[in-house]
Amino acid sequence: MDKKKLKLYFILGTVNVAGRDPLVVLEEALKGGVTCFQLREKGPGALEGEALRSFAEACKELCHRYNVPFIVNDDVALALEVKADGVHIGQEDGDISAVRRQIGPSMLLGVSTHNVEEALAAAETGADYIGIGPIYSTKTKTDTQPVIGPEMVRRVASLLPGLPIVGIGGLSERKARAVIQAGASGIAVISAIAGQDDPLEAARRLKGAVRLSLTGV
Ligand SMILES: Nc1nc(C(F)(F)F)ncc1COP(=O)(O)OP(=O)(O)O
Ligand SMILES: [Mg+2]
Repeated sequence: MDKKKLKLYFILGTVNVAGRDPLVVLEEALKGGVTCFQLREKGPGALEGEALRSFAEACKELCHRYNVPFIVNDDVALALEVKADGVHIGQEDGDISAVRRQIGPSMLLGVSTHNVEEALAAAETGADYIGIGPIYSTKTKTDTQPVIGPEMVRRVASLLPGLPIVGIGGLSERKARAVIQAGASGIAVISAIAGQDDPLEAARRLKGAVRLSLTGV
């Protein structure tokens, strides 16, 4: 996977937009410069069935209008059904090599990791990128592993220099630098964009913070 596509990885589900139109929030984020998008539809009131499928299609169409990869979280069947650009799975979402067999070699496969062992296993089974987190505490995902801080990114990046890494968990404009300097190619956020009054401006500022950190300024 092109590491540049991980600079600002926006993750969204209909439960994260506080009553706003999720497609409007997504387009604002795309205009603000997000470089990758993940549909993460879960929690009370999450879309299902035909409503979920057509929402996923609409998100994919929007992402492709901005030349941004469209990734589906957890739901491999949905990812295949809507011909997503990739799928993202966690440690509890099934066997990584089985998912790779299901999606084939060309679809992107992202894997959540929390320690070096999980990162090595993900790399060995052909993950195109890994998420490492939660870097900081987050209110968005209630069932996270303990907070691990940017240090884990540094350890994994030094062991697997060729594997694209994105940090996730409680990240913001102020907290982006440490993760990038530790070796991540970018940051993944939900509430830092979806929870803001102006998602476009929030995405623009986050992108700027990541860019500055990547140039080592
Ligand atoms: N969704 C995610 N996306 C990323 C990404 F790398 F894309 F930033 N990293 C980590 C997660 C967390 O994934 P998971 O552990 O399966 O929990 P959930 O399915 O609740 O998100
Ligand atoms: Mg998952």
